[in-house]
Amino acid sequence: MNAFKRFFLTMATITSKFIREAQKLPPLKMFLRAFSSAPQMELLPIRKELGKFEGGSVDLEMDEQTGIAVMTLNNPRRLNSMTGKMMVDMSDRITQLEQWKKGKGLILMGIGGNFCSGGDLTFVRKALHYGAEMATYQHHTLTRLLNLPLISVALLQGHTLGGGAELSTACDFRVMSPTAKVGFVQIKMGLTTGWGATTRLVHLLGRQKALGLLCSAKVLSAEEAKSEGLVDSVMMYGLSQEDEFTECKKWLVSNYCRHDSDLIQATKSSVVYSDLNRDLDTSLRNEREVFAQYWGGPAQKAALEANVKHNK
Ligand SMILES: C[C@@H](C(=O)O)C(=O)SCCNC(=O)CCNC(=O)[C@H](O)C(C)(C)COP(=O)(O)OP(=O)(O)OC[C@H]1O[C@@H](n2cnc3c(N)ncnc32)[C@H](O)[C@@H]1OP(=O)(O)O
Repeated sequence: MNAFKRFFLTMATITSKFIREAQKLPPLKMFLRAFSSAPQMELLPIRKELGKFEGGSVDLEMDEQTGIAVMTLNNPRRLNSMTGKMMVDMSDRITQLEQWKKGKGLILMGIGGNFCSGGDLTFVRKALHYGAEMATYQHHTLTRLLNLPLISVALLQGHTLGGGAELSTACDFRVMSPTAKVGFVQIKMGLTTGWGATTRLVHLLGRQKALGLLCSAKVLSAEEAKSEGLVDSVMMYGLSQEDEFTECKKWLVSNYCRHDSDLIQATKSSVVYSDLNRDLDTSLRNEREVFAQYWGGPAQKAALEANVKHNK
């Protein structure tokens, strides 16, 4: 056998071994689906109990044309603070979004110019025996929100306090109205975070900033929130609530949702997978698997044909 043939055979063996290895991996989407829905059964009794605390709703609009969904907290008389029923609603809306194949982005906002002023204190007062269960339910729901295969942004207008601030950290990004306020005021309410924000803040900002925000309970202006790194963009002054929504949507679409929904979902899912594992080998193996699905596919071929230049 000549050297060329030997080289060719060695490469073929390595390649087929790589493919066999790759085929043994659990499919990424199956893994994420299993993660997102596995403990649902255990949560059914909590869901039933929370559903009894009526008031407000969480609504969802999904635009098939643009691939952008808007999830709205709707309890305006109480500044969109969350009741038990709203927690159940939110979980159901997230189930809808988990199944949305054509989706690209999600805006989470409150109706009437406020994001969310935390737990609805009327509900909180009636549910004082139910903290551990509520936190379990909210952890599950907000982890699913964070892990949606969509690019999510919270639009912070008016008040974002306590549980509302926690909720905002379960989105990928935060855009804030210049006159809005945000604060992790739990410590002032005799609480630590119940909806997972400590974990997410440490991850997002590092332990020192997280500790500072949580222990000071400081209510931050938009500029302060931006300089802490909590907020990604502050809108210009003088816009109406509706115009702020339009600007937020433009920000999301022009920055992160211009490309194909399949690729956006694959990219977000890979980021989530990597984050869940925090294990370089597993993460890289997964990255290869996703990469291999697209290499040589129609999108790559179209880009090659279009002779895309990245300096224009
Ligand atoms: C569950 C826990 C957790 O993290 O686990 C938490 O969320 S701790 C954080 C819980 N959230 C809070 O503690 C916020 C408490 N609320 C406030 O600090 C204040 O309302 C502000 C949010 C600063 C807004 O003051 P502002 O003077 O602009 O309006 P306001 O006080 O007249 O509020 C308008 C109406 O909304 C109600 N309202 C506001 N926030 C509420 C809440 N979280 N639960 C139930 N009702 C609430 C007020 O009682 C009032 O109803 P009436 O017109 O009927 O009087």
